[in-house]
Amino acid sequence: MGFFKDIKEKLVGKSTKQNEKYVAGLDKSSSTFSDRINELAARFREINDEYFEELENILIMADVGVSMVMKIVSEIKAEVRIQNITDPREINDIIVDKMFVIYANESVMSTKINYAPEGLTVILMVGVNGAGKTTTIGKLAHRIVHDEGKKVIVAAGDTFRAGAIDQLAVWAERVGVDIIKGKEGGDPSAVVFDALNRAKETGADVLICDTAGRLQNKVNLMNELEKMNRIIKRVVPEGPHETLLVVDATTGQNGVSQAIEFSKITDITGIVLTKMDGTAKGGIVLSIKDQLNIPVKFIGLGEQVDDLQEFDLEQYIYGLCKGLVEEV
Ligand SMILES: Nc1nc2c(ncn2[C@@H]2O[C@H](COP(=O)(O)OP(=O)(O)OP(=O)(O)O)[C@@H](O)[C@H]2O)c(=O)[nH]1
Repeated sequence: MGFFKDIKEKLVGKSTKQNEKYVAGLDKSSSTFSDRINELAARFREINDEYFEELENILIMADVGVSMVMKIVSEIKAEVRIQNITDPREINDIIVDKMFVIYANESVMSTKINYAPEGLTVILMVGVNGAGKTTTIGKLAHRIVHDEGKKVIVAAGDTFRAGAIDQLAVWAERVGVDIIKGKEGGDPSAVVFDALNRAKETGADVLICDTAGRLQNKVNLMNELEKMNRIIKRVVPEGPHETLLVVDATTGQNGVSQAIEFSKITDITGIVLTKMDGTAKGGIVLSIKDQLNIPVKFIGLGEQVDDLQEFDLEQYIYGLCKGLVEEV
């Protein structure tokens, strides 16, 4: 089996900072998921229909999403038949392999930020309140400044939620970037317009714009995002280069439904899954891929400034299935 062996060779026992973040951040998901599968293997003498039903339940409980679970399990069944495996203890590598192959093979998706080839890159951040948008903007600004050496400005475009502007200002100070803000209750597009001009004047490379997350009021949200898009295009015709949707991973299938709603309102180019460290149901990444086919570009694995990591499929599957990989 290709992938399973590959990640074992690549990642087991090798410690990089990113690897450690993934392993620590996905620990809750991994122990629950791997324990359940290992416990299942211990209960069944041989693989049969009942075994597969329970395997389906474990995957569904991990928030993989029903249709993705059906695909994965039917591929596992086929592989088990081909290899003539009857002992459940020998199935772990096939489970890991199929999860990876189905995710990776359906289409290759870039997880990199789509930077403008030259001039200003504009990133719009959307998502419901509480998803962790403000924190994510802070962490993302930090990444872009420190890892890529770019000059970043943030725009406090969430003028709706009380406290959002001040909270973003605290983050801006912490990571050492300029912030453009207006008054609470003011016009978010005006803030973005000022920020675009400031970014141009000061030769900034990246502008990250916060937005309000009123999904309850779809018409308002749609109008607001349309207006923001128009204003951005007036100053930077190819912008926004990214519209990143922030989703709280702990909300599971609700988060997936939210993502579907947002993708009807505006073009989402990537997803940031926050609080992955706080959930035991890390399978949400697979569910998003299946139901939206939008790339997960970053995942939040903790509250520290460097806990926002680029999404890496190998590290993710390894982090999630660590207990299975190491068992063998
Ligand atoms: N453990 C953990 N906590 C996170 C992560 N991302 C955000 N948080 C926390 O989630 C809480 C909410 O995040 P905020 O950025 O403040 O989000 P908010 O202000 O409620 O709402 P919005 O900015 O509108 O999304 C904060 O306590 C963050 O520290 C993460 O990846 N892991």
